[in-house]
Amino acid sequence: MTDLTPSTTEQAEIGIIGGSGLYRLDALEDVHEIALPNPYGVPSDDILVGTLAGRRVAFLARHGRGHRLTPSEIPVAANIYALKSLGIREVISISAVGSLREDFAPGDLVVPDQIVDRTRGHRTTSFFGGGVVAHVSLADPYCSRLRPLAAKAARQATQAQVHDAGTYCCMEGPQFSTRAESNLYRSWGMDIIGMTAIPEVKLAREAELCYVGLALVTDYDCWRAETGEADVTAGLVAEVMERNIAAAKDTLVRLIETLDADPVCSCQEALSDAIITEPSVVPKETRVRTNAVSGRYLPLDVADAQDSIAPNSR
Ligand SMILES: CSC[C@H]1O[C@H](OP(=O)(O)O)[C@H](O)[C@@H]1O
Ligand SMILES: Nc1ncnc2[nH]cnc12
Repeated sequence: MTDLTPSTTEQAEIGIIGGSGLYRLDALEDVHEIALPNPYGVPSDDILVGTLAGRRVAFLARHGRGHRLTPSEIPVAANIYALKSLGIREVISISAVGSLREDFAPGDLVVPDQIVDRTRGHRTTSFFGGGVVAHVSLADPYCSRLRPLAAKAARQATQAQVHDAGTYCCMEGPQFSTRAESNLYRSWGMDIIGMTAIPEVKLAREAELCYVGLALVTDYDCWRAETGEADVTAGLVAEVMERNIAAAKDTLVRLIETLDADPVCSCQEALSDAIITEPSVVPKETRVRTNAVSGRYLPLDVADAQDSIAPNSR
């Protein structure tokens, strides 16, 4: 069997996941490109580790460079596992989204605080299973510490409207919504729509990473046709992203400048009371598979674990 254990001496502090329209960061300096296949698969692309605003940053193009992967094909677990293996503790995720409300206009930036999962259940949404069960809290799926910092950085970077909060509706795609679906999501009180934040946000929490989203509004989906607004198309998304990508990059730099070198956050303790399985019954191969994510709770040395690790302790 191929050994998929990630092996690199490269380390980074902050992960950036670039979505539609953001496939590389030219401002990264001293860049190393690393392939990091791991027990959860092969990431969307090689990871670019470099320096940005004085910090070691790992950049990953979510859909791969050239935009090769549909939202359903993105190997999210492999992506998050690879970033975690590099030592990162915070993830900044950039996305294009449609707006489901009048006052979130194309060109605006949203820092979502909530999410509703409308994907179809075919994506890998947990690192656990195979003899270990964990239930992390997702009550606040995005990092409450990073969100205000991101909103502040966005306000400094752009004249555009910045919304501090919003509920992201994550649909499966790759087709855009029907008008009936778009109106249904609006009636449910959702604010923005995209196809990729699930399971990223869930897996980041399981990996004890702080996760913040920077969502760039590119369109009004298809609910506003009566006003003469064009229905969303991939071309429209690409065009609006191109116009706003400089503001997103500037926001990234300003946000990174404000991040602590040694962040303390409850996201980074998310598993401390989540693993319900008695450590002594967790199979060795499961410990090995999940090691980068839960190794601090399920050390590889089973004999030690049996004797000394109480459930839910570190
Ligand atoms: C290119 S239009 C639809 C596409 O754009 C968004 O991707 P991302 O979140 O990676 O910026 C949306 O979720 C769809 O995948
Ligand atoms: N209207 C929309 N629906 C789903 N994903 C999107 N990404 C950008 N605009 C979108």
